[in-house]
Amino acid sequence: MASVEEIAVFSSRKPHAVCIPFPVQSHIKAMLKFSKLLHRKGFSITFVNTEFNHNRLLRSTSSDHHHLLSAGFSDNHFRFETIPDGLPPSDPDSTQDILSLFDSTKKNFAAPFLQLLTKINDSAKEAGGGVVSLSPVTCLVADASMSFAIGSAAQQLGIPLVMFFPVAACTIMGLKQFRALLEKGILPLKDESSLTNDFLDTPIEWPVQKTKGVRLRDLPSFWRITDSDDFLFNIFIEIVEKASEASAIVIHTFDAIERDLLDALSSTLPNMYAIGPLQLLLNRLTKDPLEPIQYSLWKEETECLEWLNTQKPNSVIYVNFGSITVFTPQQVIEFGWGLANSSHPFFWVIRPDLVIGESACLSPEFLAETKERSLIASWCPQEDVLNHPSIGGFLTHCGWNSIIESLSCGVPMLCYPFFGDQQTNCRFVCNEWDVGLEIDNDVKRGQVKTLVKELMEKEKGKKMKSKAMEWKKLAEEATGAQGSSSMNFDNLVSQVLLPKN
Ligand SMILES: O=c1ccn([C@@H]2O[C@H](COP(=O)(O)OP(=O)(O)O[C@H]3O[C@H](CO)[C@@H](O)[C@H](O)[C@H]3O)[C@@H](O)[C@H]2O)c(=O)[nH]1
Repeated sequence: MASVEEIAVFSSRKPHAVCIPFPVQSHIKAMLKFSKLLHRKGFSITFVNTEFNHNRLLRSTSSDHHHLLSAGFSDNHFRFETIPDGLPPSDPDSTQDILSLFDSTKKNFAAPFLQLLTKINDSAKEAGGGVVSLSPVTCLVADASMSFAIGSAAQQLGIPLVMFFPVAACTIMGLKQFRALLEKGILPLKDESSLTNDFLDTPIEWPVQKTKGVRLRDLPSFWRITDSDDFLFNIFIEIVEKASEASAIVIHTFDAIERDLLDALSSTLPNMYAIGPLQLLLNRLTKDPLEPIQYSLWKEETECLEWLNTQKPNSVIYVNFGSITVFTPQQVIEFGWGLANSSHPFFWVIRPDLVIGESACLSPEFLAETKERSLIASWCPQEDVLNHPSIGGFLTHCGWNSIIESLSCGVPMLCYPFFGDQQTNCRFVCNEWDVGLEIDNDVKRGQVKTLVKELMEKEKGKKMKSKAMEWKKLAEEATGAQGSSSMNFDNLVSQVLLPKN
């Protein structure tokens, strides 16, 4: 419990946003960034983690900064609270099972979350009568994937709810096509044998003329169902349909890159704000007292930056498949030899839980062959890496955060989409934004080698690099003082989040 003195630090006049991410690494990182931006606009922030993830965040953060991650109130007006996730114990350093997380957030989060809000509001009341206190909660910012748990709480308290989508607009548009596929009888599939290349190449009716040509294979992978009651398929239909009930929708993107999609979405999601790239907005803040609050649930191995300092400009291929994707040992071996045979230096992040079954699948021959021009780590400060001048390309699984970070740094990509929105992001990276080349699902070392060389040496790669630099410039403009993302953020705050009285 906070002491009266601590409570007294909070000004009762501050608006108070409670922010809750979907409990996985990438969503926590994006929501933390968004919360820091709100904080700079004068909001008190309570950031809600699951106990499991908060323990991970504490373990990966230097103990010098633990006070910033506490539930205690401080001058910073930025505090953390935790709620249980309702899941059985699992490896404390691994991403939890995604299906179980969706199931549990739907079933188990609403009650403890509402209790937490009540506790905050009660302590605000108790400390009233002249004592300056933690202000009552004035708005909720919830990950769109948490809408089931949070929507009713916002209604009960009668406060605005912002639904935060840490994905691209193209993904939201993709999810919006699911119901039509059911209605047209394309889904559910008779069986998985329907998933042939010919079938996957079927073009779909895509509502945006400028980006037409989208095929079934490019939709977020949750459509690949044989049962119309499929849990995740229905969850995603509900998420996009429920979004229109929120006071506002925030999409982590920027107008210049997805303008047509955003225009098309705005007909059904009128209170929509494209705000991103979040890191570029944060870069504009000076003297940020929250800077030491970092985002990684694994400890970052910062020594990689020293290694990158020893490499030539634009020479290194950076390889990272995010926080959820898992590989078979064979896939790792094919990527490894493809990289080795390309003769380019590479920096490869292999999470401790990346490979199914065994961890040491890289052979002594491979390590001997590449030791002069490679570095392997388990987790890194990705944005510092992407910003490093030695990085020439990024081999990615196409998670949205990785894509928007790569675009912000002007780095072209090799794409190996795995599941979820990654197929959709890959389509847009390669076919619409012209900054990527796709690796076949059945990865082979020969193709990896060819595409690495294409990206790092050939004319096509040079064109992609210059296109990536154009997107970087547009992203910087969007986050400049008069840029679209900055204006959208200001409008969100003044039109939706600040209490009207
Ligand atoms: O060594 C690393 C590896 C990753 N990251 C960060 O972790 C995040 C990874 O996010 P993302 O690229 O989106 O990948 P996933 O972790 O796989 O994210 C999940 O969530 C995303 C947002 O919904 C989806 O787009 C993805 O498909 C889904 O797998 C990024 O911010 C990275 O900067 C690091 O800081 N260090």
